[in-house]
Amino acid sequence: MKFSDEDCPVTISSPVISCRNVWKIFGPNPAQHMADQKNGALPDPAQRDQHVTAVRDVTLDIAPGEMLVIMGLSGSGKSTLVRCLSRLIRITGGTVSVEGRDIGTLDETGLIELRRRKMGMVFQSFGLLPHRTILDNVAFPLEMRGQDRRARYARAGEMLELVGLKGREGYFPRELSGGQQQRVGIARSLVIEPDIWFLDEPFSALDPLIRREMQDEFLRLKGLLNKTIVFITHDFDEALRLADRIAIMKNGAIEQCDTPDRIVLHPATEYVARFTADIDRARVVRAAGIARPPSGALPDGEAVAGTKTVRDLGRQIVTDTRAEIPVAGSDGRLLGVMDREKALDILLGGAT
Ligand SMILES: Nc1ncnc2c1ncn2[C@@H]1O[C@H](COP(=O)(O)OP(=O)(O)OP(=O)(O)O)[C@@H](O)[C@H]1O
Repeated sequence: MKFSDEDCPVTISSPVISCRNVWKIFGPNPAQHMADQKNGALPDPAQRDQHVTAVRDVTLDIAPGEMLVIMGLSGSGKSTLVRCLSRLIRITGGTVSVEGRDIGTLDETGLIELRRRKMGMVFQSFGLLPHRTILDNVAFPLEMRGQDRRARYARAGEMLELVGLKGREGYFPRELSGGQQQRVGIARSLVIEPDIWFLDEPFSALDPLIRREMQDEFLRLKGLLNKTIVFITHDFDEALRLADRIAIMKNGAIEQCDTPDRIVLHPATEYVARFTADIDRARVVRAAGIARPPSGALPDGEAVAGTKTVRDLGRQIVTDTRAEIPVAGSDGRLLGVMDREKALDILLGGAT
């Protein structure tokens, strides 16, 4: 019997963003400081104290349409990495390519084009212009692009409708709640139809209920728009709800970049294991993630959907009498079987 390899990590053949050995060092002599670190030379303490290695030798590919979530403690380099990917800052070493083009070689015009046409950004602070209506705020990037008034208002109106703010076009930012203001920020970043969308803790200033609502809204938009998304968050629940892959950073380096399933089941380092220790694995691990070939004949009876989490399947895992439960992929093909004991362990919070 041939089993599908749906649960294997993706290899990305034509990434939208590709970074190779990217470094970003702040300080008076970053190139020298990078060379010292690469050579294993210990910089003298005075030089070391003057420099911060915010991004350390990061190599990463991001697939078209992928949602990559970046996590890590405060100061681990998440925002700096995103700034390197969008060339908001110049990198100290390595290359960042967008659709195969090294963005380090772009001149000023090329850079402006890249930011105005290809990349959208949303930050934690909404950054709305207080004296402009929200329609004007959303239309602003198109004004910068020189688009005529009628066309830009029409487009901005569509974006406001998309984020559920139709009817509020004439309001000023101060007349909206935090969640609504962030919706305006999202509409403004989408108005230029970016292929790549960077979001740096966009919901962290919102209270938990609104935050949840914004995540739902975001998932809806993600489904509609099919963009490549890089999203920073401190919140594991948020990451698990949104991510195709999660990159965990420590001291500027990526410790592990993997699917949520694999991050919790196969942490690559001690640090990742500790970082993810409090996560309820049953909510993360999907049947496909623990499917393996059957030990003997394929068990009779219905298969469970590989996309369901162990938590979703909780009742069945407890009551099913089969030692191995067949698991099917989204196309109906058999992925393998789920060991019921192992699934029970995950469900009850046992070691995995
Ligand atoms: N312009 C700068 N000049 C000097 N150091 C900087 C600069 N920007 C960032 N850093 C330093 O680089 C390191 C990484 O910062 P960064 O903001 O990327 O971390 P982060 O993971 O996004 O943190 P947070 O979660 O708190 O936003 C930190 O030590 C920070 O102080």
